[in-house]
Amino acid sequence: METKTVKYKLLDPRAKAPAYATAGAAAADLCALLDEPLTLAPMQRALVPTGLAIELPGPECVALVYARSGLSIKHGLTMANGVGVIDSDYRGELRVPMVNLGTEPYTIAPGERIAQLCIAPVWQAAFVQADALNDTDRGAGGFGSTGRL
Ligand SMILES: O=c1ccn([C@H]2C[C@H](O)[C@@H](COP(=O)(O)OP(=O)(O)OP(=O)(O)O)O2)c(=O)[nH]1
Repeated sequence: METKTVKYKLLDPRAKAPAYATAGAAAADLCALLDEPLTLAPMQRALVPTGLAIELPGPECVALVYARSGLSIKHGLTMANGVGVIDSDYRGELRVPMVNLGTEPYTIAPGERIAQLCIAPVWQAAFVQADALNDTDRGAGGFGSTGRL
């Protein structure tokens, strides 16, 4: 397995280092850095700090922050931005925009695992303007055009 070295800094002594829960995990857990429990009412949003900053090795790497499926399916707690994109030149604190899409308030405990961090390869494209694009069988068909919706 190829690994990439990702430096991290704990911005607070209570912050937790990113950790893979199992040997085959694709993403490392991110934990909430909170002074006290944080209750989100239904549809309420909050930017939850982690106390963690990272240094990706270069622009060929991106860190993607994903929701935890258990929290979302059991409590409706998910990420307000869908997926967080951590740029390779970002050195600030990782923060998780959360939203409670459930019908009940949900209380995030200090130190609770709230999201997961996936390190992935990425390209910066050379965007080239063109008058015509290569044709394909699909063409402009999308949004259920293959009849599977
Ligand atoms: O869930 C997230 C998403 C982003 N970030 C940090 C890292 C990222 O590199 C930076 C900027 O994120 P993004 O580009 O998504 O934000 P923006 O709203 O487009 O602001 P900016 O103008 O700073 O790019 O914020 C997080 O900590 N958590």
